[in-house]
Amino acid sequence: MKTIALIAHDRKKEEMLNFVLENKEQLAHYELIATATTGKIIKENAGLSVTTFLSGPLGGDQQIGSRVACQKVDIVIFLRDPLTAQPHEPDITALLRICDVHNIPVATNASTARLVLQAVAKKE
Ligand SMILES: O=C(CO)COP(=O)(O)O
Repeated sequence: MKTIALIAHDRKKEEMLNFVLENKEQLAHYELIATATTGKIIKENAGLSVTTFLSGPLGGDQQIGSRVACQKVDIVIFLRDPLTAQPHEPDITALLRICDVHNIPVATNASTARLVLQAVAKKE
């Protein structure tokens, strides 16, 4: 089963929830992992099963990055807020870097995330 990581900064959480609701049927077939707050919002509002890690500022991006490094994540959907400085910017950069190191698809906006899910659906 494919594992998809879902992560969204605070001003992108509504967009993430809309994306998840839009693609709920497809996402229900995958193992979902997320940072704490993003995962909580998805569980509560979309009713999907999500394994949560720490919140991003507390190390959640690094936890997900370690799973990417261990080849345990197939797709990362990370709706970043490009307009707000984040206290854990180094962790965010590290997660994006490790995705590139391991050639793991990483979508940093909802349009790319939709294209990635469509591509995966076509292959199945
Ligand atoms: O900060 C984050 C990603 O960098 C996301 O963390 P939360 O999902 O806990 O808000």
